[in-house]
Amino acid sequence: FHVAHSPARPIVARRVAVRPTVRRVSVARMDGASAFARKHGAASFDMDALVSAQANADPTARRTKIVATLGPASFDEPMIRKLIAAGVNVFRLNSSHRQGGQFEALVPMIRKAAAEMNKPVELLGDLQGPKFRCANVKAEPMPLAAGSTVTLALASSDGELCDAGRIVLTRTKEQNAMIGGLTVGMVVKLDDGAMRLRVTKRLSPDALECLVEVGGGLKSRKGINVPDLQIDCSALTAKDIDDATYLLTQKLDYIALSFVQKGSDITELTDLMDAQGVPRGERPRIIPKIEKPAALRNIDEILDLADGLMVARGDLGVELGLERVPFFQKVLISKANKAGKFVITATQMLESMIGAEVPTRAEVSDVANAVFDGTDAVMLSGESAVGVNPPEAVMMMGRTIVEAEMHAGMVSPSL
Ligand SMILES: Nc1ncnc2c1ncn2[C@@H]1O[C@H](COP(=O)(O)OP(=O)(O)O)[C@@H](O)[C@H]1O
Ligand SMILES: C=C(OP(=O)(O)O)C(=O)O
Repeated sequence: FHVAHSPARPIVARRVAVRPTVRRVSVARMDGASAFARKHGAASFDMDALVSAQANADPTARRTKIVATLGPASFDEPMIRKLIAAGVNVFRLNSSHRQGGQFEALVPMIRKAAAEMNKPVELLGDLQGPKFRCANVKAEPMPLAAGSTVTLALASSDGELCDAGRIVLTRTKEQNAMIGGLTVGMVVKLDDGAMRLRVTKRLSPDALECLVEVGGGLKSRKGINVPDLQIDCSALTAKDIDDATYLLTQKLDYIALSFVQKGSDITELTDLMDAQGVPRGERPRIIPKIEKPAALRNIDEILDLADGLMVARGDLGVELGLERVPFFQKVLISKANKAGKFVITATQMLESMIGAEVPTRAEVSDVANAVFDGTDAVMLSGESAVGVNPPEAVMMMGRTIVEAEMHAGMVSPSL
C-alpha cells in the first residue's frame, strides 16, 4: 500500500483486546473498551469449524419470532398462506391504516389458513395512539421539492385529500392541538423523518406556511412528528377507542399501544378492557411501543405494567435522533430480558426489500445484531405490507435469525 496520504489517526486494534489482564477490568466501570475486552478477551475461534458450520437448517425452526405487518401487498389468502409457510409467527394489523371492513375480512382469513396449515400463528393489533398523520394523498407520491413552500393545514372538509402543495390533516382533538401549537421556526418531520419542513408563517388558526427543507414524495397517512411540541393528551384517542373496541372482540394475542409515555397510559387500555368486560383470561398481552424520550425515562413503571415491549425505532429515531437508537435498543432489550418480558425490535429491518428482492448488508446485520442483543422478535413493516416480495423478506429474515442464533452464545449481550 502507498501510505504517504494515510490519515493522521490510523485505525488501530484495541490494545485491551490482546491484554492478558482483561479479567481484572472493573465491572462497575463499563466503558466501551473494557466491555469489549470482557466479551471477547478470552474467546478462541476455531475458524475452520465456524466457516464450515453454515446453518442450513429450516429457517422456520428458530427461537426468535417474526412479526409481519399486513398491507395491500399481503391482503389475500394465497399470500397469507405463503407468508405462513415462509415462517411468519405473528401477523400485525396496523390500525393506523384500518379502512372499511379490511380487518374484519382478514382476521377469519388468517385463522382459517393457519388452522388448515396446522401452524400456530398469532395476531397483533396495533393502536395508532396520539400519532399525527397526514390525510390520504390524491396522486401518490405528492412531490415536495426542497426549497419550495407548502401549506400544512387542517382539512377544510371531510375527505379532503393532500394535493398541490397542501398537506392536510384530518380534524381530531390531537391534530387540532398540533396545528394550533405550531409556531414559526418549528421543524415538522414527515414519514419517519424522511422529509423535513420548517414553519415560516401562520396563515390562519388552521393553516401554516412551511418551507420544504428536505424534500421527497409524500404518501397517504404518513406520520408527522414535531419533536419540539409537547401536547397534553390521553394515551387513547377517539380512534383508538373505536379500533380497540373492535380488536378486543377478536381475541387477539397482543395489542400494541403507540406513543406510551408513562405507566398510567397502559392503565387507560386495561380500564377499557374492564369497561368492555373482556374476561381476564381472554385479554391480549399489552405491548407499549417505546418511541418517546419520556417513555425511556419512565421505562421501569411502563415495563412493570406491560407484558412486553416494542422498540419502535421509526418514531423513536425521529423523536430521539437516529444516532441514539442503537444504544437505547440494547438498553430496552436488556431491561425487558431482565424483567422476564418479551421484546420486539421493529421498523426498517429489511427496508430496502420494499423495492428489491435482496436486502443490504447493513439490514441483514441489523437483524442479526437484534438477535445478538437478545430480542425475542423482529418485525417487518413495509417489507411485508407494501413490498415487492413479502415471503422472500420473511425467508431472508428467517435465514438471518437461524444463522445468528447459531452463534448467539459466542456474541452475548454486554448490557
Ligand atoms: N392496513 C393497511 N392498509 C393499507 N396500507 C397499509 C396497511 N398497513 C400498512 N400499510 C402500508 O404499509 C406501510 C408500512 O406499514 P407500517 O410500518 O405498519 O406503517 P406506518 O409506519 O405508517 O405506521 C404503511 O405506511 C402503509 O403505506
Ligand atoms: C412500529 C412503529 O410504529 P408505526 O409503524 O405505527 O409508525 C415505529 O414507529 O417504529
